[in-house]
Amino acid sequence: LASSGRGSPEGEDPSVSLFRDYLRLRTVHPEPDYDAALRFLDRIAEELELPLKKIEVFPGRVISIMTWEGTNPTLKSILLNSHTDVVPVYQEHWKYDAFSAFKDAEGNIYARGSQDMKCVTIQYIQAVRRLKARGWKPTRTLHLMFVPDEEVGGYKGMETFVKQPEFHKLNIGFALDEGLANPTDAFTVFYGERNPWWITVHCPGSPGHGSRFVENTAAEKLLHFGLFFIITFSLLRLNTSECFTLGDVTTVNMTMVKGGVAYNVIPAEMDVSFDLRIPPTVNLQEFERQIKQWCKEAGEDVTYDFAQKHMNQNITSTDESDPWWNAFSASCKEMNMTLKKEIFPAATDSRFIRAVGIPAIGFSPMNRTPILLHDHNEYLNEQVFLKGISVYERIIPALASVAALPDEA
Ligand SMILES: CSCC[C@H](NC(C)=O)C(=O)O
Ligand SMILES: [Zn+2]
Ligand SMILES: [Zn+2]
Repeated sequence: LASSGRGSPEGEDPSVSLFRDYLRLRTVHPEPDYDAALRFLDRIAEELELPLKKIEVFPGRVISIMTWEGTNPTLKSILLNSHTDVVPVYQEHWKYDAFSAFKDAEGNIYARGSQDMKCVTIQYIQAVRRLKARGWKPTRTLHLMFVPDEEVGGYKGMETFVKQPEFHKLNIGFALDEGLANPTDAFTVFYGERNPWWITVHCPGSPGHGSRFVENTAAEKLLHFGLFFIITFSLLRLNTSECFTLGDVTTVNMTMVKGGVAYNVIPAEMDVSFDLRIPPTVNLQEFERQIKQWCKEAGEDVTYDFAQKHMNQNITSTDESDPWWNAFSASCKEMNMTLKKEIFPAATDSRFIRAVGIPAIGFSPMNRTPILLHDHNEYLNEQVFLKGISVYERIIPALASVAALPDEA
């Protein structure tokens, strides 16, 4: 199983060495070294003898697609998606250099991206390498897609690409993308996501001297709106029963407050921003009407605007009769894996895939692992990582062998 071409530390599985090589690339925001990732992928494509297509969606923002053509390329294809960027680190809070991929005595590999989601990228690659090595051939075409900028909202990546003809030409029938670790023996799979709404409420008000009683101040309006928002959703949260997961409920957090110039000057405007996450079961039009109403009650001149307002609420079928889900879940069952179906609490590129009508499952095969994405000391155990390759080695053939669907006949 030749993999990295750079040699492995003695006794180390070459897949683990390749993973650690990839973790050392500094594809970290705010200035990700995407060229390093592209060079790495070029080398992999050469090793796997698969064509690698590159599409520059924005200057310096390239999507690469490695394609393994199926024996029946007219059938819809399978997308194995992963993003190449990672979020920044507070190095002073890490036990080891976050880009050294240090492996401790237990086999825990510490690095930014070890869970989110460089593990999945390498697991796809190594599963494909093994399948090729044993002479297996896919019926449906497989596309391994590597996208930039997921961590900053996906605008210069997947969001734009799904609207381009090059994406449609891929003729994707089903997609896999990232999920989250699960600390128990089970694996979590995500069939939908909460919609992110990032909203700023602008509160103009009467200015004046800080020593006086002034009516209709900006702060008064800000607090009025903020309290309604927070109390409503805090109370809701208190009333939720244990069986709900984070993906099932709406959350609201006040994340930014702006305004004011001096202690003794009542400001003429204050802005307050919120991060809302809304499950796919909520009526979004009604939700916005409620926001509008609270703004009005806070003051006639209070307005709001959105920095993010995702409206699509498509979810992916996890019905046993669905051929994609059936192939995915049956192969997991064969490996005695327990799956927990959930709505993803945050936002990934899956939302853009589902929004164009393609079913997508968020899945990162990491059980018995604490959820450490975006956290200090993000790590993944090498055994869990290696097990994930075997998992994809079963899932990929199952998906690529889904029989022709009625609309493909
Ligand atoms: C709304 S774009 C930002 C995307 C980001 N994704 C993750 C996984 O953290 C988030 O949910 O905040
Ligand atoms: Zn991610
Ligand atoms: Zn992330």
